[in-house]
Formats: sequence, structure tokens, C-alpha cells
Amino acid sequence: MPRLLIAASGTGGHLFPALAVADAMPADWNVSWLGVPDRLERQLVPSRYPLHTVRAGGLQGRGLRKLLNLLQLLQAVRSVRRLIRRERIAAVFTSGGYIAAPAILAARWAGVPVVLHESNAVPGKVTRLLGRLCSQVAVGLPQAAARLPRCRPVVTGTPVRQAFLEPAPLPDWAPKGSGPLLLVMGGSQGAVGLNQMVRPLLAKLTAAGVRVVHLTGSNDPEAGQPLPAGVVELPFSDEIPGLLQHAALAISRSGAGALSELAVCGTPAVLVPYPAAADHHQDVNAAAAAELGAAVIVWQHGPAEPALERSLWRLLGPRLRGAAAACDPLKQMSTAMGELAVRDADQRVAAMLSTPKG
Ligand SMILES: CC(=O)N[C@H]1[C@@H](OP(=O)(O)OP(=O)(O)OC[C@H]2O[C@@H](n3ccc(=O)[nH]c3=O)[C@H](O)[C@@H]2O)O[C@H](CO)[C@@H](O)[C@@H]1O
Repeated sequence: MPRLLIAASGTGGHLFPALAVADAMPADWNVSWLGVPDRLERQLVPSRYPLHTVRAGGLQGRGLRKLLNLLQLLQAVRSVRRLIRRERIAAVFTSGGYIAAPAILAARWAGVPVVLHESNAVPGKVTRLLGRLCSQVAVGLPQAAARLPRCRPVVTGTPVRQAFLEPAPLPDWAPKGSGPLLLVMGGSQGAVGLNQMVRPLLAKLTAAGVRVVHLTGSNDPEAGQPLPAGVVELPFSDEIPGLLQHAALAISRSGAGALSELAVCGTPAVLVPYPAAADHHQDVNAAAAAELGAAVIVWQHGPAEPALERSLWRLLGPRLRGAAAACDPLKQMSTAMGELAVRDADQRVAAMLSTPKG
């Protein structure tokens, strides 16, 4: 039975696509996982795949800190190489996070094929530096391929979990009623800046008949306050497929994971890119949807500024007034979102892994 080692760590954006690929591997492949201690993989992976962990961090910092990080990287590379040999790993897959660099270097050292998936429109540092060492590089968006000319990347799309590809019910805790459903979500950690833009609008939106699900993340000090009827607020939900499939509109960060899920669900979006994302990659992710007419970009702003509110009334207004489909911008945006969707990205990446190039 050939063995695959998946090295993915950190946020939902790295872990969920990798889990989708693991699930899409041919049945005769045995999958094990490599992560770092104390990150999200500890919660998501062990019930499904054996999880090995090694300490690994970025190469940020200066002077002594940088040197210590480099030593930690070398240590991690040695540990991963030992693991590859001991477990007789046939191929390595990584979708990024701190674990990607040691996984790629160790796979190369051990002579095992390694495939890297980059989901963002602007490739991260590890992809830019180490992509050339990989047997194959897969990318979620064509914009990323254009930025990696020396890796000859293959555009596969970003894999989404199977639950997004099948009809899912609206969770029974979602607000009831016939008005359009608005889903507000940051990334896997939530987004306080986005929450602050949305809160002042909740009373007006619900008074107009909009139902709102607000996923705040677990680190928002303003969460848990009294809310208008028609709003359900939660720190996190496991039922994003049902929420996205039934939402008329989403307000979302433009992480690559969220974007690929919006696309397969055909959910129009107001995207508020995370302003501090590395190399402004969320701006470029958002532009990939906006240029198709699938999303509107609103730059993060203070709670008193009007850009988000104006965009929401323009997008939701026709639906609230019962306008004909031809005059409903959400209808056209939903069709455009569908153009961004790649429904078999998991299969495409799994095929690269099960028939690897040396
Ligand atoms: C702050 C930051 O740098 N974030 C990066 C991180 O995103 P991060 O992991 O935060 O965001 P993504 O949009 O990629 O993924 C979020 C994931 O969390 C899930 N979710 C979210 C909320 C919730 O309540 N329940 C839930 O399951 C979504 O369905 C999605 O699968 O990695 C992504 C992929 O490299 C990047 O594009 C993002 O820029």
C-alpha cells in the first residue's frame, strides 16, 4: 500500500484543502499527517489520520532570532527525513503553513516526490523560494501561475471539502423568515475589523427584513452583546456549506479557502480583504472574483464610514423590494461566482500525487 505524507498546518485555509485531497486519494493509498504542535491540526486531523508533529517556525526575525529559527528549521528537516524513511513514504503533499519548508526540503533530501499546492493569487514566501524544488506545483488561481514562471505550475483550483459539493440544509439555528440571508464571516480565526464594520448596520438590515448569521471568531471582545431579532451570532460554525448554499449574500474576508467555497456554492460576496495579509494577497484574491463580477470589494474601514452600508443596500435592495430577476444584481453575481468554481480540484491534485513525476 503506497504511503502519502500530508504536511499542512496552521489555519483552516491550509488544512481544509489538504483534508479534501486526503479524502480524494485512491483507496489503496495510506495517508498520514505532519503538522506542528498546538495548531488547528491537533483538533481537525487525529480523528481521521495519524498526526506526527515537529517544531517548525518561519524564518522571520533578525540576528540571533533568525539564527535560532534557521537551526530549528534544520532540526525539523532532519526529523521529517527520518519520518519519511521510517514510514516508507512514497510521496509528500503540502498546502503550506510553517511545516511546508521542512517537508519540501526533507522530501528532496530523501529522494521522494513532493507536490505543493498554493491557493492564494500571490504565492507565499515558501512557494516562491522552494517551489522549484518540488516535483510539481499546483495553484488555485491562474493569477498565481503567472507569478511562478519558473515552476511550471498547473492550475488545479483549490480543493474544497466534499460537504460543499452536495446539497446541505440550512442549519436549524439560523434565523427563520423569508427575507434574504446575509452570512458574515472572517477567516478561520474570525475578523474583528470586519465585525466592527458590520455591527452598526445590524438593526437597519434586520428592520428591512434581512436575516443575518454573524460568525465572529473567538477573539472578539464585543461578541455576546444583545442583538436585534433576526441576527444569530456565533464564534464559529462547522456548517458553512449549508450557510453558504442558502445565503443570498456573504460578507467575507478574501482568504483563498473562503473564496473557493463561495465559488462552488455560487454565493455572491462583498469581500473585505485582510489589510495586513502578506504581500496583500487577499486584495489580489478578491480581485480575481471582482473582475468576473462575482464580488464587490469594500476596503476595511471604520464603523462610521458608509462604504459597506451603501454596497449592501445596492446589492440587497432589489431583492428586498421583490424586483424581477433581471434587475437583481445578486442573481448575476451568483452566476459569475459559479465561473470561478472548480468542483474537482481535490481529484486533480490527488491524481498528481498518485501518479507523481520523479
Ligand atoms: C489572516 C490570514 O493571513 N489568513 C490566511 C489564511 O486564511 P484562513 O484560514 O483564515 O482563511 P481561508 O479563507 O483560507 O479559510 C477559512 C476556512 O475556515 C472555514 N470556517 C470559517 C469560519 C467558520 O466559522 N467556520 C469555518 O469552517 C471556512 O469554511 C474556510 O474553509 O490562509 C489562507 C490560505 O492560505 C489565506 O488566503 C488567508 O489570507
